[in-house]
Amino acid sequence: MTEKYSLATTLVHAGRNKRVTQGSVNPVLQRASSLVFDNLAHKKEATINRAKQALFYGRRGTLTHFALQDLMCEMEGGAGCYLYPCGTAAITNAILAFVQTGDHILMTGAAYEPTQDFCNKILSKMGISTTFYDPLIGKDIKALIQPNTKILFLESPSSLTMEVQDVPAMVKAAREANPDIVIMLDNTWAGGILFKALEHGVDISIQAATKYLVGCSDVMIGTAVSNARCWDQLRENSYFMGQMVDADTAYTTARGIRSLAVRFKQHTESSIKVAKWLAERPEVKAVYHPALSSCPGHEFFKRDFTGSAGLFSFELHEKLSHEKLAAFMDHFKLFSMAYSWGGFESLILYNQPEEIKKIRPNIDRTLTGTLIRVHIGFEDADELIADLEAGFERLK
Ligand SMILES: Cc1ncc(COP(=O)(O)O)c(CNNC(=O)CNC(=O)c2ccccc2[N+](=O)[O-])c1O
Repeated sequence: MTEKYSLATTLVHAGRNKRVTQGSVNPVLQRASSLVFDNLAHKKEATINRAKQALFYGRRGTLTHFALQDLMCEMEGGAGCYLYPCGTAAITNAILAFVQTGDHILMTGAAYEPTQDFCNKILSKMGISTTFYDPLIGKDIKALIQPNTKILFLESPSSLTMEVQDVPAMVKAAREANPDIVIMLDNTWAGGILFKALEHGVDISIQAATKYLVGCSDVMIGTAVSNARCWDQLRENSYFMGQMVDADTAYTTARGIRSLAVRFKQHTESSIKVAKWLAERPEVKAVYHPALSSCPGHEFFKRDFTGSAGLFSFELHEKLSHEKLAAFMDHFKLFSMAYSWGGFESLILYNQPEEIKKIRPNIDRTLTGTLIRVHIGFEDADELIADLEAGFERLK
């Protein structure tokens, strides 16, 4: 696509040029390790263009991968998109592409737990230091930038406690301190569309496409969409690390993205309805849904986001005993207890205050009650509310 269309039209038409579809509506499913060269001239041309969507070797991608990469770049406004076997691989390899021993990175202290583990257990072994910052630090991030700081990593909203970061202010402050710093954002909650990271000056927008892009909880994949400044380094370092996905995963992910905007409309409507109902419940101390004023950083959500996902959390007044937790969690009819989120189904998980504190020692906002995280899927919102109401009844 060359013209600049709306998001709705882009999600239907991007990544469907004749080369990748061969006349079908969807891209062809081209499974390959070997890709055959017609002659020496063809092999030479493919080698020269192996990083520019030439059919060269399975690890560089096939027409199916190119279709997804084009779709991602049009959707997020990037120069290139790298595909990884999961979101965690996208995060870790994006970071690894820009650091070496002796460097320092800034990481939000409310990041997804395995992201923090990577910093503490892998980067530290490589002599790369991490400062975990408060996600609501805003422009004061400038004071944490050291001469050897190579990356500012954001995740907004945060995992579990949902803080929305003031990305424009942080980007401005970081660039003033070090124009060459690489700014990355875990943009999974926004699906790359509810928050346009690259338009706000972020260099690399990362997603656990496992969640909303796939939308059916049956495929694991990660994406990193980069601007032109960082694309060559991200692509070649990720390739050196052997990062790739198979053609079937790429095909299924592109297929999921076609309905992304429509699905988000339903997630927005249902999750806000459920969140507003929870806010009125006597058992609930606070609801951390970015669209509600009770969520830290809500003002930035209102300013920078164009809609809401289905994932949010709420804190109870009470820290539930194990028995009460089991009584609450074990008998839902519509909510399932499972890791991950972003599919059509509704999910529920919990964390106790001490568990949250343990994984974010650098943040002084302390929870006192049990934190319940829900993903609101496409079930009827009133029936989801009735299921939650029955859960509260089990606590009496
Ligand atoms: C914001 C964000 N960013 C990246 C990833 C990783 O994606 P992947 O699962 O495709 O690797 C995720 C994965 N999300 N998964 C969950 O929230 C469910 N919990 C976990 O996966 C999990 C698993 C083991 C240990 C700790 C956690 N955790 O969430 O803290 C994410 O939420």
